Amino acid sequence: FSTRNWRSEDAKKTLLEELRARQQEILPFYPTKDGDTLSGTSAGSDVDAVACSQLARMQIAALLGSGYTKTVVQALLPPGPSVALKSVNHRGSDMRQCLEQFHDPMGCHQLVSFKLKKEIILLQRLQHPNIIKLKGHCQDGRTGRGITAILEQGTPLEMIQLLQSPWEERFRVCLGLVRLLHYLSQSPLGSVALLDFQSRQFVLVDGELKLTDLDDANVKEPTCQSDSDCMLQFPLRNFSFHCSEQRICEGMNEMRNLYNAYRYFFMYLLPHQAPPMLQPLVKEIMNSTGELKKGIASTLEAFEEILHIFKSGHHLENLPPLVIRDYVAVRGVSSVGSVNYRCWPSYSHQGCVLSVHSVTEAADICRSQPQCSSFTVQDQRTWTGRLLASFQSSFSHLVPDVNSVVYVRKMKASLVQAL
Ligand SMILES: Nc1ncnc2c1ncn2[C@@H]1O[C@H](COP(=O)(O)OP(=O)(O)OP(=O)(O)O)[C@@H](O)[C@H]1O
Repeated sequence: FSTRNWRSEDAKKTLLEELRARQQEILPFYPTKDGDTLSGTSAGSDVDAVACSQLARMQIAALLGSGYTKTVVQALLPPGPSVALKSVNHRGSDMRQCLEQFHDPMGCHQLVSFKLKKEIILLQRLQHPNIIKLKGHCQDGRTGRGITAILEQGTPLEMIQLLQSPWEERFRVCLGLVRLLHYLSQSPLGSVALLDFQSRQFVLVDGELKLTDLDDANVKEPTCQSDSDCMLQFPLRNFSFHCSEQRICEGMNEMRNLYNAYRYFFMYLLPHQAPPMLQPLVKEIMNSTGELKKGIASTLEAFEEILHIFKSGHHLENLPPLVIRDYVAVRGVSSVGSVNYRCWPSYSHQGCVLSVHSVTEAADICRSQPQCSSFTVQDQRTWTGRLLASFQSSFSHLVPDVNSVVYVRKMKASLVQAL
């Protein structure tokens, strides 16, 4: 470390102690015994891997986000997809606080870098579809400065935007989170708790939730002397756990994650506009997670059951089967350009685009909307395999399209023949 800026021997000692503590903290995550420094690598034989030598040729295109510790930028490396580069945020609170205390830029850089190192190691050890993919990492070996993680790029998870999206997409985010928490509860490193659990720790990649901020992950269950040490405290609720013979608060990491998932995600995203027949199952999940009556394994089962029913369309068995008789199918055309009306929450801001299990469900929706006189079933599908249907109030602009079918309400159908 630079000795230039040492204000006192005490400060020097404290910073050294801090550095050692951070080093100790990450040592257990290394797969091998020699938990030395991270050397620059790409992600093994992975086809998505990006080598450090490619870093210099990358073009920084945009700032994707920054937090207390790290900054993330978008980097272009044609012809491949753009990637996210994560490095130490020199203007972040972590760095500022360290500089105020120790006045040593290089020492502070090293100290803050440990958080990114920890994250890189955890990303190497914890691999799951709902954890951001590490494509490579680089470090200037000479100085130990300039550590960079090369990650798949996502978009920040905007809660307000999600609240306005269809239930199917909101359910997807919650399901992804539950699958992730189930994995973390029995990960190769043990049960992992996410201490900082807010929407900004996650990004979306093609609609799928992915954890990107792992520096506050805790891989050890809390230790205890008695049950009274095993209290999970939240602003509005407390939960107590058992102190095991091994003197650990058993299952507390898992339950901490689950309750956080309930209060930051399920509460806002899950119940609102759930399909009527699925509401009792959703309510059960809300009750069991809000009261921590069940663990993550049972919660995952409940989510997968909802997914299964939703995909199979079993929740629509009460639909009037003959409702489709009120419509005439006009094949090979699309009503793009017809007068659309808006509905909420729609897959398109321009009109009323909803996902449906079948043409019968689309017909039932059209029947329930006074403005609807026709609907077009496209060949596009959502992540669950449901069809996208676009609902219109007029069908005056039919254009040839082999991939779609327009269904026109019968009382209006005679007009179509005239077109
Ligand atoms: N792979 C990624 N793709 C796109 N944006 C990302 C990616 N990873 C992180 N971000 C954005 O960058 C921000 C900062 O990243 P990160 O959360 O890792 O930093 P941090 O300093 O630990 O943040 P915090 O202060 O919230 O703990 C995130 O909130 C997120 O919006």
